[in-house]
Amino acid sequence: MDTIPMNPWAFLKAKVGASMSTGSGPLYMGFDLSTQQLKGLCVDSDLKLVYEAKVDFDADLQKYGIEKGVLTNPTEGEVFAPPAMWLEAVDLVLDRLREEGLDFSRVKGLSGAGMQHGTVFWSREAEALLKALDSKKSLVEQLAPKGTYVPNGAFAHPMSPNWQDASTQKQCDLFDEHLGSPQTLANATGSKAHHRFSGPQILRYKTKYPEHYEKTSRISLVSAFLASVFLGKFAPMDISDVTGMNLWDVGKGAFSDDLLELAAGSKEAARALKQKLGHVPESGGDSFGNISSYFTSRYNFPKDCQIIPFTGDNPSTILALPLRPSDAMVSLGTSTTFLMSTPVWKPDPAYHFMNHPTTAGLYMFMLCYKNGGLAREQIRDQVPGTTNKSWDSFNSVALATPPVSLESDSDNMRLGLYFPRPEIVPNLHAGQWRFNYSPTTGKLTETSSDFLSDDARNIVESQFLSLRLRSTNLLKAEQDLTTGKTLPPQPRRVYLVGGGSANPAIAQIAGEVLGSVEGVYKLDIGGNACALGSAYKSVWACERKAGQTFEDLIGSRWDESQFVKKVAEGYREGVFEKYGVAVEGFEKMERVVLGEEGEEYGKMTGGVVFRSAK
Ligand SMILES: Nc1ncnc2c1ncn2[C@@H]1O[C@H](COP(=O)(O)OP(=O)(O)O)[C@@H](O)[C@H]1O
Ligand SMILES: O=C(CO)[C@@H](O)[C@H](O)COP(=O)(O)O
Repeated sequence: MDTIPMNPWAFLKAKVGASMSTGSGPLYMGFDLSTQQLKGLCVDSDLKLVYEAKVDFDADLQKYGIEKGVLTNPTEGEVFAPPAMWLEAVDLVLDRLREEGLDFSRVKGLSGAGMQHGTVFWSREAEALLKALDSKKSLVEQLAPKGTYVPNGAFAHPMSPNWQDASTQKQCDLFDEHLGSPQTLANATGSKAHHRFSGPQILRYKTKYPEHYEKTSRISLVSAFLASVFLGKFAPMDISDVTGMNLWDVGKGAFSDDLLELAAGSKEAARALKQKLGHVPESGGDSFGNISSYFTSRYNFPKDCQIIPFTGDNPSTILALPLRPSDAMVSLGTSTTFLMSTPVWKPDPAYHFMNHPTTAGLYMFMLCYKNGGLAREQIRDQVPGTTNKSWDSFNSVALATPPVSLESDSDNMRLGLYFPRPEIVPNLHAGQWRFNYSPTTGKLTETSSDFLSDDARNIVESQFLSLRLRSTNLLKAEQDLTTGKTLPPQPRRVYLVGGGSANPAIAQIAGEVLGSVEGVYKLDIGGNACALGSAYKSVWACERKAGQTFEDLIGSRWDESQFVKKVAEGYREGVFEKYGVAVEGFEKMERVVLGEEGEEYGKMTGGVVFRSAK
């Protein structure tokens, strides 16, 4: 296990230093515009990481008044961020890459990812401004000259609703009802209605800011926003990211006229909205064209550097390795997301199905939790001995605590829900709950939710128990590689990515709860799977032979021994089964909490079908 360096970026610089100043072959860039950072990196044709830099919004751009990358309006459940800040981050991250020694003239292709569901509202002047950028001035001073206070420059609205926003319950109810039920909406679009999805967000924006909506010439997802900046004109939305909107009919491969009408208010307004959303190309790999002259003049990118479709952060993450249908990825970023690539289209209101970003006929299965990294940090900071945001005390306590705090078989399991922010899975307001669960009688007893050091282990278990509960239906029985014995349904491998993947205690608990026949792995090629996935997409788009799939090209250049590292064991007989019993208690606990909160059951569970209604 690597020790975690004080400054992982300095570590990385040292690690890749040898290849940084040498070489003249083509390079490919990937970006990740996520909640808290903009990361940019470069790989060569052999998929090796050669340069990497990041801008941390809280540390570098505090002047925007953000905390953990966002602004909030708690009375209305709003969470949003200023696109002006992201523009400033683009120039900053490129400056940092140049300081690292990157010769931009070698960059032949560039792609990226944006946090999913966020929408950017461009003004009528936007495209002209994008086309006329002066390389001697910064992006922000040209596109948002008056900062973030009023609609100005390229923006009809100064803020972009963030994926953590919870202000659209009313709009979600309308979306869930519009095609009949949450299930019919999921059948059409891959998901039931979600607060953060662009359809409900656009409906609310149009109602709350009618004048801004009127002035909006184009609505981009965050990914297409970033692509537009590099392209110097509006870039289309991506075929995978568009399935995170509650507006795209996956079967028809087109925007749903019914849902556009709901979001826009009338048939005529729906036609106008469709124009604002733009055309969505079928392929995720066909270049949008050459990079804007702003970047050729200011950074010396070659004129023919290709802009490859930018996608969502989660679709991009699954491109960071040749993921098999039986493998699972868990992204431990600000959000926790569970991702699988699958040929089976099996939509359900309990989770998301999205188009695969590169390969027609494949889909991405996803679960997404709002209470991921920040909820774990909150517990970490209460663990005695924690200083300077170090995870050491948290990890020692987590590993010293037995699974679900069960000291003996006659004891009670300690289960909890840790939601400092309103949660998506299940749809529940912020709160903390703790229960004792008797595995022998099946009885649940609520206990105090005051902090106990057991919470260090229990919060990680809680997050992984929820993933296990909701992903079991997609998994199949596996064979033990050494004994040939048939094992219960579980992933073949679990890959951990995102900031939390550096944590060995979390990796161990992930393996214990989720199982996995081959064990738990993390990418050993740098901190950012999402930006890496985008860089690999650029390599594929620019270097593929006619008809060559992403999986084929990346699989043929993939160096397993250098790129991934086993970080924990997976399936352990006895422990996995113990967590199987805990899943039953966890399922009951959610029902109790959702019931007690007095909301209509189906709505509060997000339509989750609990398999064993005990
Ligand atoms: N060693 C660690 N152990 C656990 N969590 C960590 C560790 N290092 C970073 N993190 C978590 O990673 C999160 C950031 O992950 P990252 O993938 O960079 O976020 P995002 O893409 O959402 O901006 C932080 O909220 C932090 O809690
Ligand atoms: O809403 C989702 C996915 O549905 C989130 O995963 C966002 O896409 C942001 O992710 P991170 O900032 O945690 O990377």
